[in-house]
Amino acid sequence: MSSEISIADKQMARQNGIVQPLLTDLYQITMAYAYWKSGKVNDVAVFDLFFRTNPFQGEFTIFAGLEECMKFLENFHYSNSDIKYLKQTLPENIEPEFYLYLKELTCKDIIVSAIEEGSVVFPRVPLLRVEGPLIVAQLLETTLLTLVNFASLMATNAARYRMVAGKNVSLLEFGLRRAQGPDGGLSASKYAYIGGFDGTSNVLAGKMFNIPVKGTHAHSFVTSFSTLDDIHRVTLTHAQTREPCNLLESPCNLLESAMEWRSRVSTVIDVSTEESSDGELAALISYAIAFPTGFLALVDTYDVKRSGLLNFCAVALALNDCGYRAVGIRIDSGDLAYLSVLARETFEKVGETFNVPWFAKLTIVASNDINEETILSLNEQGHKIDCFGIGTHLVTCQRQPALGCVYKLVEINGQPRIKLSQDVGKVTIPGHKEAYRLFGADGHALIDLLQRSSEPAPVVGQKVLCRHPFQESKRAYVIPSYVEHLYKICWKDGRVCTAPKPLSKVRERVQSSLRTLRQDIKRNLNPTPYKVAVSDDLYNFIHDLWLQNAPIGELS
Ligand SMILES: Nc1ncnc2c1ncn2[C@@H]1O[C@H](COP(=O)(O)OP(=O)(O)OP(=O)(O)O)[C@@H](O)[C@H]1O
Ligand SMILES: O=P(O)(O)OC[C@H]1O[C@H](OP(=O)(O)OP(=O)(O)O)[C@H](O)[C@@H]1O
Ligand SMILES: O=C(O)c1cccnc1
Ligand SMILES: [Mg+2]
Repeated sequence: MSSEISIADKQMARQNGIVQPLLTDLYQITMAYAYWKSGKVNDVAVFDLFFRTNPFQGEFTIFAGLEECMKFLENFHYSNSDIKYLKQTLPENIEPEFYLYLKELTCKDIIVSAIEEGSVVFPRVPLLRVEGPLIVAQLLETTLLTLVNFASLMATNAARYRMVAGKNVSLLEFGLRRAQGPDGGLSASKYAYIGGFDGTSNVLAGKMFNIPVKGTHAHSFVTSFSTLDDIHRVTLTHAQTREPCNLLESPCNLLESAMEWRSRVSTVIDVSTEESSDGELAALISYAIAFPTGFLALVDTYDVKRSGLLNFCAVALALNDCGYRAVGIRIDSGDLAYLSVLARETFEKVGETFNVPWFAKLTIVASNDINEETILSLNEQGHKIDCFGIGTHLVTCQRQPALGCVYKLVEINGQPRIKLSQDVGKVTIPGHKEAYRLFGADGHALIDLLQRSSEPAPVVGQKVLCRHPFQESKRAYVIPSYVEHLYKICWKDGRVCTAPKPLSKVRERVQSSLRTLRQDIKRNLNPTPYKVAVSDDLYNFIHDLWLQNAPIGELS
């Protein structure tokens, strides 16, 4: 049994099992056959993976998913059952040698260069450059896109929540139940953490990715208790002495103690004990007995003001008498600004009256359909929330459900390729390119510059002409104080070239990379676009190729 578990654990640590070569679109495999039939087995291609517009009406994106891409390349091979399935599924006329060819395919001749995972990235700058045999590079398209698109969208969404919440508020991801299926839920938990969340309620994500798991309890726990008679156990051992509390002179058992405290607190906060729910009190006592060191109670089941806060304070003070500090409350409905302020005032007053100073600092968690706008609005109104639990809007990326990353051929056998479009924004930037980020003297990123790989890199202190890729008149000279070459080779000779970083490091990278962006680029409303440019050489290269490839129309 234990060896079975360890094998399962290892597989999990490697990669979610559904990421495999058949997790692709059929057309990749039919194209592979057609390439193979037309003698393109030795063709060498360069593909760029990039997006065209930042999500959420913002002006930045966080790049994520790279480590999963590397694991995919490592494991890439068609199993016997994959080949068997393809034989049954593809047309009968497919030559059997093609399946022998597929069976031998690996990514050993592929080279992947990429921007560091967790970096801020911008439209049109390739996140990944994939070079190698055309057929293999083509077969990777859909899977690489599915690994990068949602990961980057989620990490960006989470980073935006972190920005509006500020660094002093804790953010928990509660989205599994509302996510786009099990895999969407797992990915959401992972990339929410990278983007700046502090933990997740998703236990499997905690196990697989070593993310802190956190949580409170549901309304059902409260509503499952009707009266005080539903309490099964009432005693606790004292936190320090480990003696049963009911042997100490004060307090007695948690029920008696909480009942007494309820009467005392009710006069202080001017709420009648008659109005508060006994079922709720029974639930909170039972929860406190189960988790005396982690007592965080949901207080909105019946009425936050008239029942939940009073019952919570009563149980927390009873716990205090047993040497335990309660953690706090969660509010999941109603006006979260008003109720959080009310809760904080209540805790301050109760703490002061009964000389329990830490009471004023109890944690207030808020949840219930929270999104960026809600947090901004709560900030404006003034609130006393220490922690947001966020599910639906975060994990479904409700405000924008997809990032439009694409994978385009930019070179074949050393020849540049361009994809033309009526929509200029969709014209691809041809050729094998490098990307540089140029920084100003104050440490802020000024511009991302794409160049042909044959060009020398920009040099600190030397003027570079940066051009808009499609608008001739938009140009600027930039004298960089620092130049960052954005690509590192991360896959070559069948191996990952850079050691994978722990998620916590990628998470730190997100914040340090965001700090290099000017505030106006990050602001929520109408942010300033960050500039992405091409060198003069690349500009001329694009436009020459464009002219060569655009047919000349005839008017009659
Ligand atoms: N002070 C506030 N300012 C802005 N938005 C708020 C504030 N308080 C709560 N909200 C948001 O308003 C919405 C309230 O939703 P809704 O009316 O469905 O909840 P409710 O009636 O309070 O709770 P429930 O239906 O779960 O009992 C939620 O999205 C919540 O996050
Ligand atoms: O609101 P979200 O951002 O999605 O966060 C997760 C929600 O999940 C739970 O609700 P539950 O499933 O108990 O249902 P409810 O919302 O109807 O209370 C919890 O109480 C939160 O409200
Ligand atoms: O732990 C919680 O409070 C929680 C977890 C998932 C969804 N809603 C709340
Ligand atoms: Mg809810």
